[in-house]
Amino acid sequence: MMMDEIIVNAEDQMPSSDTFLLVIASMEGDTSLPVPSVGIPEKEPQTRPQSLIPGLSSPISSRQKYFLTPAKRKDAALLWRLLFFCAFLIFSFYLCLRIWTPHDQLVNLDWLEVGTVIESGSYLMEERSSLQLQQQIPRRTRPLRQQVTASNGSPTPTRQLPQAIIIGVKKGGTRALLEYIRMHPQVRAPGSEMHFFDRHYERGIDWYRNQMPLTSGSQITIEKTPSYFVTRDVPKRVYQMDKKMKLIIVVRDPITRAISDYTQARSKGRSNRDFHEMAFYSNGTHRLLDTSWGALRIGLYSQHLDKWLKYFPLEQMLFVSGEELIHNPVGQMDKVQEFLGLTKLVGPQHFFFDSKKGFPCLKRPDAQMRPRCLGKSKGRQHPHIAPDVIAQLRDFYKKFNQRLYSIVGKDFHWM
Ligand SMILES: Nc1ncnc2c1ncn2[C@@H]1O[C@H](COP(=O)(O)OS(=O)(=O)O)[C@@H](OP(=O)(O)O)[C@H]1O
Repeated sequence: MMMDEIIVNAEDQMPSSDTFLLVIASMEGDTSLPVPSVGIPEKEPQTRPQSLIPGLSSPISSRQKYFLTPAKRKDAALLWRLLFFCAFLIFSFYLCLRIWTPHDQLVNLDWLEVGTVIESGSYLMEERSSLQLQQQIPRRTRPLRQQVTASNGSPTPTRQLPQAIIIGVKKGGTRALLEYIRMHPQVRAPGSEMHFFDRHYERGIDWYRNQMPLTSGSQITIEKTPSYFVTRDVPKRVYQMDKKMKLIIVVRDPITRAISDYTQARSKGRSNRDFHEMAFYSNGTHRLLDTSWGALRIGLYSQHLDKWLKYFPLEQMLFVSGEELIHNPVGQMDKVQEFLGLTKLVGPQHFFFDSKKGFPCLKRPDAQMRPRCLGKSKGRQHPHIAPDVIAQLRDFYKKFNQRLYSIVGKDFHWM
């Protein structure tokens, strides 16, 4: 019988996929394909294929009938193994979550929360280190839970609006401060900047709350977005949300801050002009400062502060020295913890000075955890700025700095 006959025969008898496979296999000369029973006269069900395709003489088992070619069978087996392996991985991951997550966090741990658990890439590690820190709280001071002003007091983890915000200043050392305070077992913070009050305000307060990590019991939530300090509408918006909000401002010599800002812009390819070209313009006879340049304008701290003081009293603000944060992180952390009403648990044992980086880095309470320095974008090498440029900037900032000192009641020694 010829190929055409096979096709005609098969079509007469309700073609099946087996029939087509057979046809294709015949065309390709594949003799390994099991012969289908479709289209074979009932009286001699097992013999017909022998005459059709040489080499296919063995009777067709029901197993052969329904399964694919050996090559395809191999693929299918591989796929099954892969599926099984994935299922195993997912199950192991879930098991690890349940083992490593602190008990009080387990209450609400479902698959929807897994995304949150992974946020910032280090939730579990931080929770564990937090727990270890918590165990260091002397029994005497355990009622600490009541000391934290805005705790939700609930054993079930929930997302809370922040009770404190690091509002600035950009390039002041805000990331370092946030990472330091996050070592505290009672502090939770989102890893990235929220920009709610300046960029995403229209998304609403529920969106903002949903960005926050889960907090339980006595934990407080903190976020940091340094652009808040200099954005016009932000003080009012924060006030409308919570007039008791605690505000933390890391201030740094405005000249170093401007250079740091400029260095960042250059490293991101946002500027290819020299610092002095950005900072000055000429009116023909004199070199004047271009105060419309953001890098300089942000450093007018007292002016920005005035806008905040319209809504918040000074007592609700803490000014952290960016310089001291580098040279004496423990001293600054003492102040921050006191300001937040937290027991002083973040202390000298958590810091070491990394001479290669030139900045303090964090030691983890768990000896197995690697010490952690901030990333490469923090602590960049600054370009050399000519002394006359520095002198002119110094002169410019002098009165603004003095005003800041008198408002805050602290000399930051920038002059
Ligand atoms: N421990 C530690 N490690 C690294 N860097 C440290 C640290 N403490 C403070 N700083 C200083 O922080 C500067 C960056 O400030 P910010 O984190 O506020 O920058 S940003 O506004 O979030 O971009 C950064 O500025 P640059 O030195 O210009 O990179 C640092 O000087």
